[in-house]
Amino acid sequence: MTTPQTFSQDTLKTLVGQAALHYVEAGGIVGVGTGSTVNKFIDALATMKDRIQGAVSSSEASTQRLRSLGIPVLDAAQVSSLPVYIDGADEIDGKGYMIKGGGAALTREKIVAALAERFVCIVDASKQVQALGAFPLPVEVIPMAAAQIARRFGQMGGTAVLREQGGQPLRTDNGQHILDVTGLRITDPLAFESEVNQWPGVVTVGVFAHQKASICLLGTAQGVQTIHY
Ligand SMILES: O=C[C@H](O)[C@H](O)[C@H](O)COP(=O)(O)O
Repeated sequence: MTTPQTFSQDTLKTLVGQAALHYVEAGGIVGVGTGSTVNKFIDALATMKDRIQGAVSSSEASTQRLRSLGIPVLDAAQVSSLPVYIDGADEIDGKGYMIKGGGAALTREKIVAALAERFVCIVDASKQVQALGAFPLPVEVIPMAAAQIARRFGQMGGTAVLREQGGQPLRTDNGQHILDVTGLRITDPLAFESEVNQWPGVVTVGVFAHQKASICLLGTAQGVQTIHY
């Protein structure tokens, strides 16, 4: 019997970040997400920077980290498809549906993920859930629509709060605002994503069901588990 080891959450992030290198094609371009787990992947990617063409990035923060490590960053508009997109998540369920956007990068993440043939999600085991919705759902909105959209979530039984940074409404890389919505029961992620996407002023909803994970690299006490969906 294998005795489970005690890994810190930070170590689990490092392990899944390193494991994701396996999915990066030599000579290719890789889609890169955003967040503390992806930062571990970017650090690992630097070890093979001479064997890839470069990366398409999902945020200013990831772009800065990639460039600081000497990894070329290509514009998403220059790329028609990517073999793989590697990103973290705030929650992932048993079908590979996710909540994302805790780091406010959800819109560009969805855009880059949509270019990719495969979405490899890298998370520690704390992100694995039975059903989405315990994590406050991030929704990027056009500022003038924020109050209207918050009322719509209220009608669904949710509570939407405008995300702040330094006492001011947070501005995303796209110059928009984020609502964080609690109290939702997301029983049908595909239908929920489609519905909220249609509301005027919604830029991106942080449910990733249409761009779900193909593979999850899950950091656990037993090591990295690979889950295919
Ligand atoms: O906007 C941020 C992203 O969706 C992140 O991938 C997500 O919040 C997970 O981040 P972390 O790896 O820091 O938990």
